[in-house]
Amino acid sequence: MAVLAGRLARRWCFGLLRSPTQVPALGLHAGSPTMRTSQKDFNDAVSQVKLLKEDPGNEVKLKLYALYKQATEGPCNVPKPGMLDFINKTKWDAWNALGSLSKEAARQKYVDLVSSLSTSSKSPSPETPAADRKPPEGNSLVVTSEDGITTIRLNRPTKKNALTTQMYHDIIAALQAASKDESTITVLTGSGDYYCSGNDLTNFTHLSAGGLEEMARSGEVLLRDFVDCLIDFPKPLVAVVNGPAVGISVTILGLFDVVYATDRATFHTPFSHLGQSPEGCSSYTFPKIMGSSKAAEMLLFGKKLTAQEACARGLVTEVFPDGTFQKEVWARLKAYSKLPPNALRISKQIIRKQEKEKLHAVNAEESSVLRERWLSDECMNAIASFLSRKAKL
Ligand SMILES: CCCCC/C=C/CC(=O)SCCNC(=O)CCNC(=O)[C@H](O)C(C)(C)COP(=O)(O)OP(=O)(O)OC[C@H]1O[C@@H](n2cnc3c(N)ncnc32)[C@H](O)[C@@H]1OP(=O)(O)O
Repeated sequence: MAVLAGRLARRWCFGLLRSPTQVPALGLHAGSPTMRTSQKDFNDAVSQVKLLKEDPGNEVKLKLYALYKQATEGPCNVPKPGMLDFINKTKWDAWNALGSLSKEAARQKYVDLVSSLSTSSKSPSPETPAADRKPPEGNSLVVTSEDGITTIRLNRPTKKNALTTQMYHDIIAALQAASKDESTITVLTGSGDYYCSGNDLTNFTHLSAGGLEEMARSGEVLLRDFVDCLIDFPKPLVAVVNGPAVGISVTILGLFDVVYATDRATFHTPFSHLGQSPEGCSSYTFPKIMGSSKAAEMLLFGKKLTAQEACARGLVTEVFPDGTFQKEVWARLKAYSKLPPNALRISKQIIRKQEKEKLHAVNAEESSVLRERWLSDECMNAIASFLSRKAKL
C-alpha cells in the first residue's frame, strides 16, 4: 500500500509543483566535490528553472524541490505529513532522503541539475525532422455534422479513447450544441480499435490546491452534469460502438436510444476491481434492461460481455460483422435521419418522460456515492496499481 500510494502521490504531484521553489530525488549529477558553488550561481539556477521551455517531469521537480529545501534550510526539520496528505508526504520524503547533506553540497547538486536541464531542453534545431517531433495531443473530441447526423467522435486512439476531464466538458458542450442544431440524430462513437476505455485514470492525478477532497467534489459535479445532459438529450441518441467499451462508456448506454456494435466489441464494467461503484444511471437502467441478476454479474463482479451477449441482454440493439460494421451502420443511420425530426423528438419525449425524474435522482445518488469511493483506500490502491502498470483489466 505504502509503495503504491507513493507512486500515485508522485503522479498526483504533477501540475502542482509549478515554481522551482515548490518543486522537486537525488543526485542525477553528483557534481565535482572540489568545485564550489556561489550563492549567486545558486540564485541564477533558481531563476533559470522558471525559464525552462519543457516541463522536466515530476521526478526531476521533486529532486529540485528537495535540493532547494536542503540548500536553503538544511536537513529536513518539519514533522512528517499524514498518510493521506500524499503530495506533502512525497515532498517531505524527498527532502528527508537527503539526510545530512550540507547546504553547500545541495546547492552544487541543484546547480548541476538545472544546468543539465537547460542543455537538454534547448529548442529542437531547424534540422530536426518533423517526423521526430512529438505532435501535441489535440482534438480529443471531433464533432461533425453531415446528412442530418451530428457525430461526436472520441479521438484519443492511442489511449483507447479514455475520457479526460476536458473531454467530459467538451462532450457536454457538443451535446448542448447538437440538441439545438439542424441535425435529426446524434451519434457517439470512437476512433481506432476501441470505443472507449472509460474514465481516464490519470484524471485522479491532476489535483488542485484543494487536494483529494476537492478533486472528488468537482468530479461528482462534473459526472452529474455529464449524465444529466444525456438524460435530458431531446433527439435520438445513437451509440456506434466500434470496439471494446469499458466503465462509464458502457453504463451510459442505458441512456441511449439505440446501440449498434461491431462483433469485436466487449462491454466491461470493472467497478469493484477499481474500488468504485456504478454510475451513468446503470444501477437503475441495467437491472431494468437485463434483469437484476444479470445486471449484478456485470456491475458487482465485472463480468465482461461479448457483443452478442450484450445484445441478448438488451443492452445492444444489433451486432454487425466488423468487416461491414461502418458501412451498414452509417447507411442505416442516414436513412433514419431522413425521418421527420419533430416526430422523432416528440416520440422520444413520450418514451422517456416518465423516467426522467427517477433518472436524475439516481444520477445524483450514484455521483455522491462515487465521490466517497474516490477517497477510499480501495480506489486509490487500484488506480495506483494501474498507473504503476501493475494492473490491467
Ligand atoms: C468526471 C469523472 C467521472 C468519472 C466516472 C467514472 C467512471 C468509471 C470508469 O470509467 S471505470 C473504467 C476505467 N477504465 C479502466 O480501468 C481501463 C484501464 N485500461 C486498461 O485496463 C487497459 O488499458 C485496456 C484493457 C483498456 C487496454 O489494454 P491494452 O493492452 O490493449 O492497451 P494499453 O493498456 O497498452 O493502453 C494503451 C494506452 O492507453 C492508456 N489507457 C488505456 N485506458 C486508460 C484509462 N482508462 N485511463 C488512462 N489511460 C488509459 C494506457 O495507459 C496506455 O498508455 P501508454 O501507451 O501511454 O502506456
